[in-house]
Amino acid sequence: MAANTETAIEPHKTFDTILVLDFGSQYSHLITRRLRELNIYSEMLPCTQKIAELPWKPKGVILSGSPFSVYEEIAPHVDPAVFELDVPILGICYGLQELAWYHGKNVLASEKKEYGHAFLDIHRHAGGESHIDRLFQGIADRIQVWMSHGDKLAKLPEGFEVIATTGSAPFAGIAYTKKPYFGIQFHPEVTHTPQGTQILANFAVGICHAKQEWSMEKFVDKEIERIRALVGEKGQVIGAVSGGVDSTVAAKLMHEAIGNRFHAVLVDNGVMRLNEAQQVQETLQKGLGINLTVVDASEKFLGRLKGVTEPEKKRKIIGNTFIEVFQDTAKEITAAASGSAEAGPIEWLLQGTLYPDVIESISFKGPSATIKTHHNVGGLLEGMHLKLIEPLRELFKDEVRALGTNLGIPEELVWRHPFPGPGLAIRVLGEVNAEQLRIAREADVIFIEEIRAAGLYRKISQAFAALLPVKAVGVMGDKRMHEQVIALRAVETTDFMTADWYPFDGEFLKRVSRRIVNEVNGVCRVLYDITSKPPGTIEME
Ligand SMILES: Nc1ncnc2c1ncn2[C@@H]1O[C@H](COP(=O)(O)OP(=O)(O)OP(=O)(O)O)[C@@H](O)[C@H]1O
Ligand SMILES: O=c1[nH]c(=O)c2[nH+]cn([C@@H]3O[C@H](COP(=O)(O)O)[C@@H](O)[C@H]3O)c2[nH]1
Ligand SMILES: NC(=O)CC[C@H](N)C(=O)O
Ligand SMILES: [Mg+2]
Repeated sequence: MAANTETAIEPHKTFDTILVLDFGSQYSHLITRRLRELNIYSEMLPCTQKIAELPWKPKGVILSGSPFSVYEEIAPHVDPAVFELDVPILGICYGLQELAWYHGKNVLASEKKEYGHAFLDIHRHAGGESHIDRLFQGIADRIQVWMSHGDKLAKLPEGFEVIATTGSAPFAGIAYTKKPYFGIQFHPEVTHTPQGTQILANFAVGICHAKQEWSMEKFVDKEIERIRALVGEKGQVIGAVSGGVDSTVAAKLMHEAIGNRFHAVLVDNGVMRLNEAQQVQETLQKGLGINLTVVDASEKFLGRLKGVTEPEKKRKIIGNTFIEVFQDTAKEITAAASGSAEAGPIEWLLQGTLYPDVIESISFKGPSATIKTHHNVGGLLEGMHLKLIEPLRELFKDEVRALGTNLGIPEELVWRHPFPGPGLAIRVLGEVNAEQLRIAREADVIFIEEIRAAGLYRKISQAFAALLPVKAVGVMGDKRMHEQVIALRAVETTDFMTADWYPFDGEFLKRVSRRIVNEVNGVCRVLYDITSKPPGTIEME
């Protein structure tokens, strides 16, 4: 890639940080989530991280679960230097086994595998005064936990004490008497362990003494300071914005940091929703004071989409045209903006990359899998020689929303459903043209209007109307009709990886269907998509 990535004072250098070392468990990132919910900053790194190469010092380290068994030849192991860091360590599941492996290698496959709920009995020592009891401080003597393991400790490692047991796991919790090292066989990070967050808090706050200072208010101040230091007094930044929450929050933050030295570009690709380009312009420019250039490239996009019906081809055309238009605009802005007394050349490109993208690219996939690099519009950079600035790269989506609220971005924008870059082109199935776009736009407005009126917008994660490339027969005013079909889609999801269709009541669907057929010329039928993801995807193309 042509770009350099940013460096400068990052959150782990300004906030007390708990390091999660990921051994490939599907729950590793949840440990980070739970700690952030406790206002403790946490970062996840792959278990292969060399401690000597870590440019900051964590307040504590958590070793995650893993699909591997510690005794396997190919099993990943933590850099032993972690034990020289002189900070508390908590091993979860594989992490516990890894602690035991380091302290005597007594781990083997169990005859009894343990998946699902179990009851954990807490063992207290010296009247609960010993340091080894701090992990379960304030927790009831018997709690419900969630297990998922097939290996066990053959015996207690030397210097350790048992701090918890279950019916089938005599070493469900262990602690080292000489140092604050703890291991638990169950998963505190999943919601099936109701007191799990309290246990993580006991570790991070009670044992590691991490300050609970991570909040979006504090993040804003530090991030603005960081951006200013990074960009310098004259540096300029350019960024693509869509009106979606991620790019808007990133743009607002940039604007707060460097004012008009930030240049936002919105590309009207002709497949946005009804009046969307104008609305976004109004919100960003007038409402939020962001320096925005709107490029109307709709003719170029629609010209290239003419006659194309293959979904992947549509996406490619839009993606490539987008890069072309963005680059041309960037050059124009650069030429116009560079070299003035107050502002230097444009050196930076803003991107709205979020933490899940980062996690996806760094999470430990095992020795055979190549580690993916994240997919955020890298193509924009080719030949542009811009450095990347990604102010949201440490944040989860709900944190981005909290940050947006904190920056004074209106509620309805902060809670906007995501809208895909290829826009209505992938919601008009088959060929995209002005007439098909009109139908899709008008139907979509009615559907979303009714969802809002019913107070369901925030409950639903994403909703839209799609236009099917077929005609059906109907009868309107005693006349035979042969017209098009609208498919409605509404889903509930937390991560957009899996999703369930939303169970509207019949009256609601009746109302939407009646309005669309009556108000949108060219439509004689309305269907509701009742396919979950998988096997369906959220978008229809
Ligand atoms: N029409 C557009 N004009 C300019 N940039 C765009 C446009 N559409 C997408 N982008 C860029 O592509 C990025 C990825 O889009 P994506 O939809 O994932 O994020 P978003 O629109 O910021 O937020 P959300 O996921 O809530 O829609 C955006 O952050 C923005 O930088
Ligand atoms: O910016 C985007 N560019 C795209 O090409 C794209 N395709 C799907 N999506 C959005 O991703 C989420 C999952 O969608 P799918 O289930 O259809 O894959 C949903 O939120 C989709 O709207 C896209 N967003
Ligand atoms: N969830 C885990 O970390 C499992 C660890 C190990 N693979 C076991 O089965 O015991
Ligand atoms: Mg979007």
